[in-house]
Amino acid sequence: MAEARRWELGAHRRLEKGKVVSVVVLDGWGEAAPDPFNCIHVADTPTLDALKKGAPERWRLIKAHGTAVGLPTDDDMGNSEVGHNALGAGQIYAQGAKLVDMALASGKIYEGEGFKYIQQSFENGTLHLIGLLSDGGVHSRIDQLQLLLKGASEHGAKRIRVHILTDGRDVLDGSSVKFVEMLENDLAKLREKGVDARIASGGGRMYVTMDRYENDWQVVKRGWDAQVLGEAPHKFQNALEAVKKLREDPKANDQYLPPFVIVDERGRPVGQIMDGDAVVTFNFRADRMVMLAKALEYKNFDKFDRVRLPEIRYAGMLQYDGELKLPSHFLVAPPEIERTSGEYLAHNGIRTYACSETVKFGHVTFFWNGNRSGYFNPNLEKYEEIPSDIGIPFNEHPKMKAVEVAEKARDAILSRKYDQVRVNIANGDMVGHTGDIQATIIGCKAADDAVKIILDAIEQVGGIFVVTADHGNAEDMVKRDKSGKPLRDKDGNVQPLTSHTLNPVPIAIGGPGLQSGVRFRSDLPNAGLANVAATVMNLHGFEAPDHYEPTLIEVTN
Ligand SMILES: O=C(O)[C@@H](CO)OP(=O)(O)O
Ligand SMILES: [Mn+2]
Ligand SMILES: [Mn+2]
Repeated sequence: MAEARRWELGAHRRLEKGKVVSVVVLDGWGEAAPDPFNCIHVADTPTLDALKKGAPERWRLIKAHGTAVGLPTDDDMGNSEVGHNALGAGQIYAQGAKLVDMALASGKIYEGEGFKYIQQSFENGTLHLIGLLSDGGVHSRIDQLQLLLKGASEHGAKRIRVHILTDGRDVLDGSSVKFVEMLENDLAKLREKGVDARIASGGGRMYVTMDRYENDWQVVKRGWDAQVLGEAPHKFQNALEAVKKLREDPKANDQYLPPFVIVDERGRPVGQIMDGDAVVTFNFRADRMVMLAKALEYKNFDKFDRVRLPEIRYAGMLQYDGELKLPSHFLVAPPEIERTSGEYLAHNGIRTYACSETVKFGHVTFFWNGNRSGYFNPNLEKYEEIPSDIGIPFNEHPKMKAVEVAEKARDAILSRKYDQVRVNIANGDMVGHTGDIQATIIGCKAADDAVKIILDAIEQVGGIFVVTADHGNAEDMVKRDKSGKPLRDKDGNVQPLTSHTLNPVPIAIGGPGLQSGVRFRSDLPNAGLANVAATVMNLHGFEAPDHYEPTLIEVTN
């Protein structure tokens, strides 16, 4: 029973305490067969290549997608949230996507406090639904939106406005058109039933609303202006036309579409958010909705001029931050990720330093700690953020801040003030999402350079390293047919794959502090990211708690 569990960890029978352990998470770094569209393979990555030579004793693959990380099915690609949750928590939890599926299927979503709360606005107000429109399943899913639209109308919503964010990151670029068509179809059906339902505004996810970790509040402001104030540089009478027209710009893509509002024949916005309305942000994933949640919920707010703060009833699909209790109303209770390795290690005196650049900062802190902000023990932990580049797509500067993050980690290791030094290196993922193959190759090389800096520091202090990844991305950059051949259009061009993948990820251990005889077990062929936490605890000299997924290592002599 959870209550009976103690925080104190037993000493490992064979492994010593007191080694510096560096945990490096390469974001978006999966394993796939050599291929011209495998940017990790094409890039010059001597450090990672050398680690692979340690197979099978000190290098292996682990699962990073689907049910291994708590997603609904094994067709679900991995992502940073569930990946870092699993890495940090050492246990597999049913994740937001699955919890929402279950609440919708059982109808319990409509009986919960959150829905009852927003329902009070249905009589006299509009229900606004804001979120990512695709079937990517990383932040949201269109089938969940469809069910929610139907359910809300059956439970009294008379006027509904959807504020869409086009994707092109978890799904192919250009698929926004198809998803808008699907949604328009559903809304038309609702209108036939007498519900006044329309799309009210939109924009590309990376340019409108879905910033994260407070990298650039202007992104949220653009969304606010369109969604709340009904103001945007582009105005259209319907969303399909909007998306098609805006995509005509040769530089346009779904991720970065400019904001637009839908207006009536007289040019008036059809769906501003007004006093008395209800708002639901229908993404289940937190990181890219928390900033909007703050703007919608906080009375005191100085990140941008909201101009008008409507008095609304607001609920998140989930509660996005359990520590901040944000938003205070939500439709589905989030997974309660408990007893994470960070919390255990803090109780056992381990001093931790975590670092990443802004765009991944919450990954090695908030997600790692089970969607919890802040420190477990401020005397033992230090989290440091390197500001990310702002306002450019990452293919324009594919090296990102990899070296800067690695140098921080190096200094933390050499300072001997920390037992664990944990970083996320973002390039494979962030540049991979742009679909730019040349840039991704440069990004992968930069990530390899960063790992070298960290491993050199570990060498100097006699420490141990664990190098792994949270899910695939850069190792497969092209849309393929069923047999795995790149799909080409009639002009012979391939369609870049901007999304994550279903591939496994590598994990390597080593360093002078790793006792001889430590090697990966051979009896866990299906191990996944959740097995890493117990492994890391062992490397710190502790036995892992028995409710954790088993350790990947054994000591043979
Ligand atoms: O950028 C993001 O939000 C996701 C993809 O939707 O990537 P990651 O899970 O790696 O953060
Ligand atoms: Mn990631
Ligand atoms: Mn990603």
